[in-house]
Amino acid sequence: MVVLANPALDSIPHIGSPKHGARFPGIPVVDLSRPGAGEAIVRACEDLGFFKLVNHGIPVELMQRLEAEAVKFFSLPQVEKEKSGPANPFGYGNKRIGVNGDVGWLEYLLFVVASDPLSCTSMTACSFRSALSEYLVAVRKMASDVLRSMAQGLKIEPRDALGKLAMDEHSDCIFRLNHYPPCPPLQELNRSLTGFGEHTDPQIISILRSNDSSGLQISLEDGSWVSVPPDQASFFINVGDSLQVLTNGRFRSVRHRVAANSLNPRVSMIYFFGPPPAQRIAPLPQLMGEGEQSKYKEFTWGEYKKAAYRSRLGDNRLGQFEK
Ligand SMILES: C=C1C[C@]23C[C@@]1(O)CC[C@H]2[C@@]12CC[C@H](O)[C@@](C)(C(=O)O1)[C@H]2[C@@H]3C(=O)O
Ligand SMILES: O=C(O)CCC(=O)C(=O)O
Ligand SMILES: [Fe+2]
Repeated sequence: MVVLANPALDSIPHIGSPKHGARFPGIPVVDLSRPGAGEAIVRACEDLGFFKLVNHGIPVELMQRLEAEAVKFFSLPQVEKEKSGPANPFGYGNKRIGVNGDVGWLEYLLFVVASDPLSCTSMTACSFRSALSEYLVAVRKMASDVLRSMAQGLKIEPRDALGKLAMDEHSDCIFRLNHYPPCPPLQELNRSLTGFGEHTDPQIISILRSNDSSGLQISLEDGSWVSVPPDQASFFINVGDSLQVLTNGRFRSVRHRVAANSLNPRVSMIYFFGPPPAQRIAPLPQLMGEGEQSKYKEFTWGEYKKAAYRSRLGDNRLGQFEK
């Protein structure tokens, strides 16, 4: 990443300091190995749309191997990294997020999961390829367990009702590696800078793992922001817009953002589980009470994604689909 002189920091928006809501009890932690996991997942998705997952069965070494490969890539000379860009939307991106003018203090790699994820890059390292494919296989299996547990907590049959949307062979899944370099001038300036601006994820769920550097914040229902303490051995799960619709608004698509860190680099990896493009996104009939109406207009994932990619990061993308 090209380090900017101070004046250029002005092109990236500031971020306010998060305030812990007086009654905020902390980020819910779900132990996937416990019998009550399904109910705990449902509670967290209703309250915050966000939870931390422990005892998920994925060895931390696998996460660290991919993290080390990402660090290796982001340490390459700028000209080498640019060979995998610009992100349009896939490939290497530097400060620009999407194509509609959003910027943040980060660089990233964005891949399609199906077929060959690295085909949009100039990367040839076998070690990167093998760490990435092992990680994707493991997280996909874990996501399927989480969605099954969620269905059990929601008391819906079949238990793979959610999983089959995200795990279909035509599912539109993407993967992102974000690198937020330290930004030392922030210390002197005594201000906070946007790493990744506030937004909701459009997909069903997003599964995030980061190194031990802070920065991630989520928004509570009252609009206040709270910091998420990092934990490199755990995963953080976000409810996305599509899952909010599938549950007719019972689950909350969580607004989140990342603040740049003045001292430590943050590296995050996020697997976004989207449904197949032709999939209709509407409340699951199994979840609708008698006479309950959908709160949303009918749309397919392909239609939603098209609209999402025309929007700015912080827009309320579901707004135009609300009845
Ligand atoms: C500004 C944008 C970036 C984004 C596409 C969009 O037009 C609006 C949604 C953004 C988002 C947020 C979650 C994921 O990081 C992402 C890959 C996605 O699916 O939707 C990004 C998009 C992106 O970075 O291209
Ligand atoms: O990097 C992070 O921790 C979160 C990034 C994010 O929300 C995203 O890429 O959609
Ligand atoms: Fe996100």
